[in-house]
Amino acid sequence: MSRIAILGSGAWGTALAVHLSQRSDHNVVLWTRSPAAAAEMRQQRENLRHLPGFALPAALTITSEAIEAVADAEIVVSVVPSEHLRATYTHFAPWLRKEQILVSATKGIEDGTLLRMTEVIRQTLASSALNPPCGVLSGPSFAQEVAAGSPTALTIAFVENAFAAKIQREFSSATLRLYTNEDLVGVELGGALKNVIAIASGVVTGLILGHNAAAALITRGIAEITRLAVACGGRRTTLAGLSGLGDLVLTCTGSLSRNRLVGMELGKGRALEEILTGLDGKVAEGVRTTFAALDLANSHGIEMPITEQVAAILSGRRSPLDAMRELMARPGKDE
Ligand SMILES: NC(=O)C1=CN([C@@H]2O[C@H](COP(=O)(O)OP(=O)(O)OC[C@H]3O[C@@H](n4cnc5c(N)ncnc54)[C@H](O)[C@@H]3O)[C@@H](O)[C@H]2O)C=CC1
Ligand SMILES: O=C(CO)COP(=O)(O)O
Repeated sequence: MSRIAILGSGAWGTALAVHLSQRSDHNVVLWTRSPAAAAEMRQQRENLRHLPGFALPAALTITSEAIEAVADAEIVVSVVPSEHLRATYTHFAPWLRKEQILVSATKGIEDGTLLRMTEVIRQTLASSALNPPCGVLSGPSFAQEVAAGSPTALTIAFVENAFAAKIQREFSSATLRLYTNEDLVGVELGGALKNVIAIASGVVTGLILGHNAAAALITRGIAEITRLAVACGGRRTTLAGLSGLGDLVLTCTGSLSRNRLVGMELGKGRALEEILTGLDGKVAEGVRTTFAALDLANSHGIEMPITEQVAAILSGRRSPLDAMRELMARPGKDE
């Protein structure tokens, strides 16, 4: 019996918990910050706030106690929004052990430090002299579809392939297929940066600019995020995989994407604050990642024209239509 802890009960953490607790050889615990939310989920056997419509299997344990969540866990999966990742691991550090395998399923880049999520985890745990294996789970996966058992393929990356192979065995099912990878940089940056392009794709849709524009944006988007990932040490082939092109296509075209929704509403002329309020606590990571990605690109001397325009729209410096015109008016380039 493998004991797995999921830290974070948003849509994705809950969907992973639903999926993993369907395997009879797993004992899964879902941790949520708030005791009231834990009590409600235990009583209703449903996460009404973040993943309504999906029953939480009877075998799934729900807790708000850090010690109950991780004390006996062999695998710990963190799925909190990127802005809360450091605080979450600071909170959990006293109960974590160096033998545990950590998996990050958060998609983002930390503000200010510009660190990837596994780097934030390592840095946070270093002060407790903990250095457990830490990998990343990423790829095209709307939470609702994974919870519904729709076929999904993901990437699991660890520097040491043996850990990736273990998570591949533990997480795979008839509806979830995992591919291993050793390129943490490429997998993490692919998952984080696609959210920025998804916002731009939403803008194109909101402005009703047509299918040609949407295809151009996805294609030039993958070129741009690959440039940055490669400059940071990622592999080009990784960005052509599930946690690059795969997740980019899903998020740029799928109606379930929150990042695309933010872009669409911006394109229709709504104000960012109003859009984010309307998300009602659901995270659209691309908003923060846009500015972190630009800082990272500047530090590596990388040009990111789409990301620059998304930043200009988000900060209110340029209208969505002017931003798209600027992209078209750039000097001619080789492909
Ligand atoms: N929703 C999806 O389909 C997918 C989401 N992800 C990623 O998973 C991560 C989490 O997103 P979702 O599960 O969608 O969340 P969500 O948008 O459904 O819910 C937000 C979550 O943030 C939590 N939260 C709010 N304040 C917090 C704090 N101070 N400390 C800790 N947690 C706090 C809430 O309790 C809630 O669990 C993000 O990085 C997202 O990009 C990755 C793949 C799929
Ligand atoms: O990362 C995701 C799917 O792989 C979810 O995308 P959104 O955060 O835009 O909804």
